Amino acid sequence: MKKAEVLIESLGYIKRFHNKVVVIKYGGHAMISPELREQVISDIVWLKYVGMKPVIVHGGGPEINRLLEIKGIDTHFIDGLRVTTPEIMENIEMVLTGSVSPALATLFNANDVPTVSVSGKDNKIIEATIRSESLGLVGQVTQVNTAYLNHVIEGGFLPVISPIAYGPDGQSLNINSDEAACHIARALGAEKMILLTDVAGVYQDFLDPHTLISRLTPSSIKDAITAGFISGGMIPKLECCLSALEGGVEACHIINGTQKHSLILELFTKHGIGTMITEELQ
Ligand SMILES: Nc1ncnc2c1ncn2[C@@H]1O[C@H](COP(=O)(O)OP(=O)(O)O)[C@@H](O)[C@H]1O
Ligand SMILES: CC(=O)N[C@@H](CCC(=O)OP(=O)(O)O)C(=O)O
Repeated sequence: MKKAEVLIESLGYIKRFHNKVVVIKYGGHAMISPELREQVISDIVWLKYVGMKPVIVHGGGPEINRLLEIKGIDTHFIDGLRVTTPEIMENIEMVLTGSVSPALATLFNANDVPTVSVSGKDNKIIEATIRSESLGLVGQVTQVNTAYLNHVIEGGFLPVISPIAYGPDGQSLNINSDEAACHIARALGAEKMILLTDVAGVYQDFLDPHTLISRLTPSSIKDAITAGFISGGMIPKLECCLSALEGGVEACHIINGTQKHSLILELFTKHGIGTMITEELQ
């Protein structure tokens, strides 16, 4: 009976999300082990087979760090963004577009989900300008061109996109993957944007695991940032969510990609498992 109840509970959500675009940012920390990857992939395969239209924007920060370390190339971040020299950019493309993207696509294809991996630079999917001189080849997104992506999605394929942009002179620019996901979600008119990370969601007090906040609105986010409850990498993540909501995305979710089946638990159960952010409390 329990199993039947779970399936019945999910039916309302399956109907609601049928044919809807869901942009999933799959970050580096949630993809470090093959077991973790398999489990996230199987949830996304499930979403696809119940009729949703997932779009994957992936990260790969830890993988980039590993390659740079092997090559003895120093790397550092300013406000969460990697200072990107031409040499580092070359290595980033090698890791993200050359390795992570096709490896994810292979896993989906192995699960009978027809998948294409593309660089955000291909077909000028993501266009950007240089963000600041001090960051080097880091892009600030100016436009997302959806024609190709819509073609892929409507053709029934799953796009896996690496966060690289086409710069003003045709050069490759490095984009933070949360930011890339946000701009793609806005441009595609996505129903949802889901950020998979390595914490359960947003905590009132990050040091107290009992304080996970399951629902947030833009005004409560601004209050929490002002009050100093939120810091580090969570601030730009929430700013991306605010921007996605402003751009018409119905709901953003921050969930733990390292927790088994967090994606389907968040989307297809009443209470979810992470933090959901919407314009009004739901
Ligand atoms: N209130 C908070 N709730 C949750 N995480 C927080 C909070 N304040 C700061 N953080 C930090 O934000 C981090 C998530 O951002 P980040 O490390 O950039 O994630 P990712 O690498 O997955 O993109 C958490 O691991 C945590 O250290
Ligand atoms: C500008 C910038 O910092 N870009 C990121 C792109 C990869 C990324 O965002 O990966 P995660 O999601 O795994 O962190 C970087 O170079 O690491």
